[in-house]
Amino acid sequence: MKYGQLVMGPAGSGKSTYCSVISNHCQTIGRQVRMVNLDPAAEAFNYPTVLDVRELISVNDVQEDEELVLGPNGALVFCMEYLVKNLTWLRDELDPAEDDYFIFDCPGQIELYSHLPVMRQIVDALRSWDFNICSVFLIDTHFVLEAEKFIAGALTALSAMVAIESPAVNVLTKMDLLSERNKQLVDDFLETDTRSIVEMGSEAAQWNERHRALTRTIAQVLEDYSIVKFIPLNCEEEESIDQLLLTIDTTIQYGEDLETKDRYPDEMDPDE
Ligand SMILES: Nc1nc2c(ncn2[C@@H]2O[C@H](COP(=O)(O)OP(=O)(O)OP(=O)(O)O)[C@@H](O)[C@H]2O)c(=O)[nH]1
Repeated sequence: MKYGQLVMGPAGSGKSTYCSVISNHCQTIGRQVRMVNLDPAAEAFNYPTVLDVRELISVNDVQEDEELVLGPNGALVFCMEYLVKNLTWLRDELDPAEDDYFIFDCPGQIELYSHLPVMRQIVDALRSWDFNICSVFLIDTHFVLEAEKFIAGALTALSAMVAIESPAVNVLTKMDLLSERNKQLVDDFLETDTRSIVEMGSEAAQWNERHRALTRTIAQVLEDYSIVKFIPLNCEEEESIDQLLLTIDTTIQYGEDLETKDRYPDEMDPDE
């Protein structure tokens, strides 16, 4: 098998920063990951790539095309659809070998993860090339600091999970920026069942009966199926990065057939 993380999430949620953090972390522990930029609108990022979709097509190219007359959003969708029409380019350029591990930095347009089919088509193609794929869906923690926003964040992640239909790890980013009080609040949310979170929000904000009933029902569904879990990520803490990477590795079954020395080279006794 080959392995891959597709790093998704709304604009500004921290996808490129996450890729850079994981790339640095893996370099430090001597683990090989291959970084791929799949964002045709990317302007700058801070990690070395083995492949960049802008070599095929970029939003700038499309916007400069006088026949197309597309704005930034339309141009991005055009680029992703063009990529899907040229998936053989992606396969040939990736040229994946057995046990290779890729991290794909994806664009931030949320419609790519809800109703447009392109991300799903890319996932399906990767699967057909023997990739074990996991969506790593990032949400800025600042957007889930109240009960109803937390539920909305869970629904956003859920809509991506339904649309993409791949194993998913949902991540709360920018934890390092939170005050102690807000860190505690996020910890409380993560440890509490979704229904109780709704009750907390309902009391604090005095929701009307209709709103309360709707949110309770949504919370009950999330709770009953236990479908959306979040993992907090503090990029300043190695332990937090390690923990997340381990969860993702387990999700895509990476390392089950690898020797420990290949997966955690730094953990090995040099005399062994
Ligand atoms: N302190 C801190 N800042 C972060 C973190 N993640 C992202 N940021 C900042 O948030 C902003 C957006 O981060 P990006 O990594 O560019 O987000 P993105 O999701 O790739 O954005 P798009 O490509 O526009 O979709 C930048 O200013 C980052 O420096 C984090 O974990 N901690």
